[in-house]
Amino acid sequence: MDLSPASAGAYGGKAADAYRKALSSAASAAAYAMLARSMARELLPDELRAAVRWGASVFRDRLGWGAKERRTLVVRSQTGGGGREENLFFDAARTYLSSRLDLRTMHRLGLTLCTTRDEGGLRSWTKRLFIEPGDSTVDVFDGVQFMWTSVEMTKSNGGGGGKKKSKIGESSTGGDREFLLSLSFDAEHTNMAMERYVPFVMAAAEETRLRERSLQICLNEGRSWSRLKHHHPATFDTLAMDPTLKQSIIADLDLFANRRDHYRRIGKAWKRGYLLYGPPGTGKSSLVAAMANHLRYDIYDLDLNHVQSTMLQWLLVTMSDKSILVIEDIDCCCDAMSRAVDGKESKTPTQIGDKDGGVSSEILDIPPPRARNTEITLSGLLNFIDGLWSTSGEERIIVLTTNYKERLDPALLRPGRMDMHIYMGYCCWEAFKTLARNYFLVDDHPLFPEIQELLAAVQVTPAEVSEMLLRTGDHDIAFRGLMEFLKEKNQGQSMMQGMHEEK
Ligand SMILES: Nc1ncnc2c1ncn2[C@@H]1O[C@H](COP(=O)(O)OP(=O)(O)OP(=O)(O)O)[C@@H](O)[C@H]1O
Repeated sequence: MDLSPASAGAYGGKAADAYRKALSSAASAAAYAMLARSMARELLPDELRAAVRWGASVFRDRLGWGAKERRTLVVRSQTGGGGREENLFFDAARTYLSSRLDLRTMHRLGLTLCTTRDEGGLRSWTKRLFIEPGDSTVDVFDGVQFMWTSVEMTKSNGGGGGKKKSKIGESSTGGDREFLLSLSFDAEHTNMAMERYVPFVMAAAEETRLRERSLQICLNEGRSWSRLKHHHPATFDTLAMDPTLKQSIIADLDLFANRRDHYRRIGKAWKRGYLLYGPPGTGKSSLVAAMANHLRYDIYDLDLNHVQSTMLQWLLVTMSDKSILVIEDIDCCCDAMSRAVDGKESKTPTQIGDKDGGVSSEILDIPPPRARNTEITLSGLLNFIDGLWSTSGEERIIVLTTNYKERLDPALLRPGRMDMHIYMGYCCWEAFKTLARNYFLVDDHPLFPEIQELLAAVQVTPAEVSEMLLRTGDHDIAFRGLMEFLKEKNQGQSMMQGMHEEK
């Protein structure tokens, strides 16, 4: 090899020339590409450009061109072959993308407004964003880019009633068009796409669907459930109760709802039981509504007084997943009460009155009101709940309510049966502040110190306080009225207390 300076100079000159030529051809190639791209942008309709882009990506993938090998999944709106069924993944992908699309980062988006009617005939609106045919968006999942492109295809009839052919990008004035989505990603992520991304999109879409749909309250009617739209506005924000207890309930619900794998791993049915107890009007039903609104679960309000045991089984197994089964006043519903009647310490509301001279229903051998449903026994109910109900569905909550926890059969109270026992008590100061905020958007008032003092002394339910606050739209008048009411109640309760002590 000649390494002299002269020959090195000559060699360097040739190399520089070659480099310059290469640069200028690369520059002109890039310029041509840019020109072609801008001409295409000017001349070709969006739909055709997207189809070309999509076709090119499929072609490139087939030939293995490009820096990285790519894969493309084509998601049609309907299933192929002879059948013409809706493709569930197409719907899921559109729903998922709708929640991800952002007009601040995309030049244009499609917008639709759909109206749906529930079984009660009530109408609700749903807004959907979607990628217009010809546009793409990139979704990043676990650091991997997934490119979604929307494509519109026009189908032309192949004639003779045969199979339809599809012509991508053909301009169409309506009728026989099909929209599809293409999902492309680097080939090295194929497993992740199929095993994790696709299920993730399905699950996220399902979550959106559940969030957007209206909740239902189902009431048992014979062997079936009649469904109504559930509109109860109670939420944990509006619920007046001890803030620490409230937070612990929310945390418990969230933990439960996110523990599918945990329940599978430990081999336990994915269910949770709450026993709500406390005086009437302290918010037990409101808490159930707040739970349903928080988790977006339907409520199944089971009235055991209208159920026979043969029906009970059917009713329980026909409940949907992600739902709350509520049995109110469980002490009055089945033989829990009749067993309690046998025990000396347990009294029905009538019997409490009887203590002061009335005639006991025990003596007359008359069943207390609503006490006996001869068909349903507590053990039968618990067996159904622990057995069939637990295994016939997932993500279910059971809530039992009672005003008299002390009357419940120990079988209901034993550990493991109801996971959380929640006492809904009289209106405390924190609870009152929530109600004042709910009703008047007020956080402070000159009468508050006096009201706080009275609440510490008086047993008043949140329902009673709510009732006082609801009487007027003027918060000064409402707080004054409440104060007078609390003073009167305080006097009454002190008098009763005195009489009780004298006895
Ligand atoms: N803790 C609370 N927070 C907010 N509002 C409440 C609360 N408790 C009661 N209320 C008000 O009182 C009304 C009745 O309350 P709710 O039906 O929830 O009480 P409950 O304890 O279920 O009564 P019952 O034992 O008689 O069924 C509610 O509609 C609501 O307006």
